[in-house]
Amino acid sequence: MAVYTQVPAEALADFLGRFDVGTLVSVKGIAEGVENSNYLVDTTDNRFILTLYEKRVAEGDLPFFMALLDHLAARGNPVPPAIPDREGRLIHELEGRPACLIRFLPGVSVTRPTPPQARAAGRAMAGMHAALADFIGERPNTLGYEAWMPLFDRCGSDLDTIDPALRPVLAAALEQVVPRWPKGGDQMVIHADLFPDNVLMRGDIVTGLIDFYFACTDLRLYDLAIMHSAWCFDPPGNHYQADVGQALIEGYAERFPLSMGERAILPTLAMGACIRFALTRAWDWLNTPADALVTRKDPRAYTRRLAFYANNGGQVFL
Ligand SMILES: Nc1ncnc2c1ncn2[C@@H]1O[C@H](COP(=O)(O)OP(=O)(O)OP(=O)(O)O)[C@@H](O)[C@H]1O
Ligand SMILES: N[C@@H](CCO)C(=O)O
Repeated sequence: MAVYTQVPAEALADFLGRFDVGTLVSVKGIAEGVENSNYLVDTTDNRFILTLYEKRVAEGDLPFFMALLDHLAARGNPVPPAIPDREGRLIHELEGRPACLIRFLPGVSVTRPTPPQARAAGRAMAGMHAALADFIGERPNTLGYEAWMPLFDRCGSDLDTIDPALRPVLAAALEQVVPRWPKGGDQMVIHADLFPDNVLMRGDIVTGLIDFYFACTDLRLYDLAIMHSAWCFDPPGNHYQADVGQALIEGYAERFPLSMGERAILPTLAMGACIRFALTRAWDWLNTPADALVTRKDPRAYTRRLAFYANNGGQVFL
């Protein structure tokens, strides 16, 4: 998360007055993340996360996200539902932005996952997929494979200001991956951003799955490919951690065994994940407001992963 919209203490105290959550004790902006504005809020009763939805989250999608969190929480998944106000409303407006008060979950996100942590996280994703089998909501993936080329074009030659190698590398990958993207397949609602920073853990136990604001209808295995690309490399993307990768896949496959056909498409899906995150990181790099409390993420960490999957994808998922 990040802080793009400042919330004065008086406005927050008024806002909390709509809920049965006690009164404001303290509030702190959370610097992690890049998408929405987030605050850690302590009241006389409890601790909460206050999220103000920014740029990429459409207000009209919020009911879908809230229904998704309720569905998962009701089936025992460790996700944080939004807190209703006294009139039962979940979605509010604060400082001109859509806003929700969200249950705080314990745990910390790991930056260098160990194999046992990756195994537990793979299991947690499988548990989430199993629980979503009967979820009836749908949301198209606005950052799916059809959106990549237009986003690449919108970044245009500005990409060269980040690194002159970015444009040719991404152009070649788009040409390779987009025509091969599997059409149809096992589609369902997926998380689509289950990075280590969106999984809270205590030791090797998963205590929270958070940040569902990219959740969408897409290939189930694309969710696993996104997770693999995010969990199984050192943060700069220079080194693949084979033991972490193996544990992640095994943890997931306990519930959803992978067929040979599925293993064969995973390299393409993983390359697609790398294109998606390299492009959105590049776009954000070029368009982040100078005054936002946010740490920009390097798109090249994803072109390095892309090169790895292009060269080794076949072996990694066998
Ligand atoms: N429900 C929660 N309980 C506890 N901590 C939370 C909760 N939601 C968010 N956080 C904390 O806030 C941080 C940022 O949250 P989050 O990843 O949702 O932000 P974002 O801007 O959407 O980020 P991203 O760049 O991953 O899309 C998390 O790393 C976590 O520490
Ligand atoms: N998890 C993403 C941010 C959300 O698009 C990244 O690290 O680039």
